[in-house]
Amino acid sequence: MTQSFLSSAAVQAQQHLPLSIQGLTVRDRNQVIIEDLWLDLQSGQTTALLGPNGAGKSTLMHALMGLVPLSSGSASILGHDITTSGVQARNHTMLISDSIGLLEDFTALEHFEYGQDMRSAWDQNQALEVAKQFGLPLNQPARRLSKGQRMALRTAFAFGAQPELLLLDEPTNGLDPENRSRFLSLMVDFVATGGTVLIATHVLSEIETIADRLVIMKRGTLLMNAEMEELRQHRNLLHVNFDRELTDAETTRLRNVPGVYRMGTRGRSLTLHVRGEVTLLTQMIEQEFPVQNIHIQPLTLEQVYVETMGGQL
Ligand SMILES: Nc1ncnc2c1ncn2[C@@H]1O[C@H](COP(=O)(O)OP(=O)(O)OP(=O)(O)O)[C@@H](O)[C@H]1O
Repeated sequence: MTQSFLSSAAVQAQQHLPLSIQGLTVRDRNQVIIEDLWLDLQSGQTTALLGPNGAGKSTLMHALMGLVPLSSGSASILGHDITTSGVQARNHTMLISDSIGLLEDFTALEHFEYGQDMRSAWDQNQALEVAKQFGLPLNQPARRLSKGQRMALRTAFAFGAQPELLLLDEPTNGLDPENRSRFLSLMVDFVATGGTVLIATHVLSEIETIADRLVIMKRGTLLMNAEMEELRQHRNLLHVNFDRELTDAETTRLRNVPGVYRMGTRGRSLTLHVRGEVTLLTQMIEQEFPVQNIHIQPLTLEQVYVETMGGQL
């Protein structure tokens, strides 16, 4: 009895996640573009979606918006299946991407009027406020807007629609540094009020401080899905200076310490890449080796990314 109650509660919780992706697969003829992808997003979080060109990030977002058919698997947005209840699912979702077309003869204001007709939950003040923040001309047809202004229009439109889930595909493309920073502040405020963001970007510095979760894709599959906090605490570089050069035996001993997965040496200095708890390891090194000083440095997002992709820094 208890068991069945718990499992139905778990199913209900799953159904109301802002986004739940289960085994999503997209094929184009014989080519697999996304393969068996599983991912849950939590409300009030920003998830960074990273991966090399052609990894499948845009295809994933297009699939979630119903622009690309799923070959198998499923996904739901706030409990609405994107295939069988697509309209309800996308009522809560907006995609900001330069792949999303504009009504080229319509001005920003006319786009907003269109939004008012299309969306029952449209918030005109919000659309106008975001447009104002970006300095967007309201009365020029979209075809006469610059690349950055077009992105600002998509952003203002997306916020007018009052989404609960924002899918962002390189959303700061074309924005100048000030508008880039405004865009990121908007994201932070959106998430702080319970919104959920999935952002694909190659600009790691943009998301280093705002992402709660990091997801890395390569060739259509997930390579990593981790909390940023966990990465910060559990992926560190230890820079150690010794009183003298270590012997080969000492170096080998350090290399084999549990948690150390890479090591670089230069004279009396050594850099250890450490996964997991770092305090006990530091104490052990201080006790057993002729240490002058140790400096602990969390891996940057770029270092985590490059390591995950199998590269060297
Ligand atoms: N319209 C399309 N028709 C056929 N294949 C496509 C189409 N769009 C993308 N692809 C293929 O799907 C794969 C994934 O492309 P996608 O654009 O999703 O990658 P991405 O991770 O967003 O890359 P980028 O970082 O360059 O934006 C690539 O192999 C690409 O060639």
